[in-house]
Amino acid sequence: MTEDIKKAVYEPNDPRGLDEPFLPVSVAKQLDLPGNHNNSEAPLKVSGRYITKEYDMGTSRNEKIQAILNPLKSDKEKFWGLKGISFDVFEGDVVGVIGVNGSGKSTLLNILSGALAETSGRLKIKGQTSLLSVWDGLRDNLTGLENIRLKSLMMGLSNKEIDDQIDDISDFSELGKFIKQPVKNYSSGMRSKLGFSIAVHQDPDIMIIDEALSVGDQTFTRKALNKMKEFKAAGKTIFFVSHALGQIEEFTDKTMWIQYGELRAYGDTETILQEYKDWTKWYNQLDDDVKKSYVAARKQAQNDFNRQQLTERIALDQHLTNTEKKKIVRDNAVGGRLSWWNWLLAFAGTGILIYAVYAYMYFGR
Ligand SMILES: Nc1ncnc2c1ncn2[C@@H]1O[C@H](COP(=O)(O)OP(=O)(O)OP(=O)(O)O)[C@@H](O)[C@H]1O
Repeated sequence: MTEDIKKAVYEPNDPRGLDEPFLPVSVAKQLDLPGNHNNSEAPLKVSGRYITKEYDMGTSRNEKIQAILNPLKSDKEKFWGLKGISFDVFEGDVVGVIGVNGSGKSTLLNILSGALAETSGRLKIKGQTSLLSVWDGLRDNLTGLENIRLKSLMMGLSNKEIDDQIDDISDFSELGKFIKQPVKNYSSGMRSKLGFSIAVHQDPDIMIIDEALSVGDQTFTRKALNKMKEFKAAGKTIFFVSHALGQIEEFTDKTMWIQYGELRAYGDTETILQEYKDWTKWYNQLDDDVKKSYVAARKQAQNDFNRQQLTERIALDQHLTNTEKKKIVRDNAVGGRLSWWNWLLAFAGTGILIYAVYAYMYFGR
């Protein structure tokens, strides 16, 4: 990127400027972002420190084999969907998650729900989470009713409990006769209705809602928002991803703004929405080629990101003890949650297995 474009894309009200795209927790605290403080003295429900997600971009067979043979040293192209996100969420918080397409919102929510493993970082969740996403969680070949049973069983409900509430779930979904049809025949709005109805009847501690309300019709969305308000009144913790800023404003108290794999801002919804709107306005007035360069530079930074950069940032964090820092850094260094011992055991186990197969083939007949 040339210096001219660099200057042009220097963002307004951004204390970090273009060359400091990462906001470590320590800086967030110095900036006094309200989302980092527990105003209500409520117990901590979800705590994330330097959560990363590294995606493999290589898809050729050679690249896959190389990665399996040498997982610590692969030349495969990487893409960091999350570059070390830190946040605290307290009981009863209703947290909106906003950001442009591809910024990492679904990645974060899938990690929170357990549907996706983080690459590294420290994540503590107190309670049972339930992910509601239009795009997964439902089995295409099963009918709506069968999906209700399956998901309820997976959540630990007994057959009696399922029988007691299956009609309520079905009624709430407003799917009528379609409830007996395979889900593969559903529109995205119908999937959303079914998924939402199942999730709200499971009464989870922590609800994670990923764009599920953006595809339904308006009357259902209103009904769903009212249901969520009941959850909010009951003190549940809710994460709510939406591109509909009106819904975020109406329903959430705090908002996380995720931008190209980073937590750009986290605080009270009113403040963060205003910052996001200011940024969007600023971005929209850029020339097309400057927009392209801006996005390309940030995507490139997601390609180029590495564990060393993360380690340097963790070292600067004044809010972690040395022991905590060491633990997070050690996890990063070996690629995710696996420690050196885990890797060693995995290799030893594989070696013994291969030896046993060979021994059987040559001596066992
Ligand atoms: N399995 C994958 N392999 C490689 N890259 C991926 C994978 N899943 C997501 N990504 C990339 O990670 C980034 C974050 O994706 P994610 O779906 O979390 O974004 P998002 O903020 O939810 O986007 P949207 O608003 O469009 O739903 C994107 O650039 C995406 O292309």
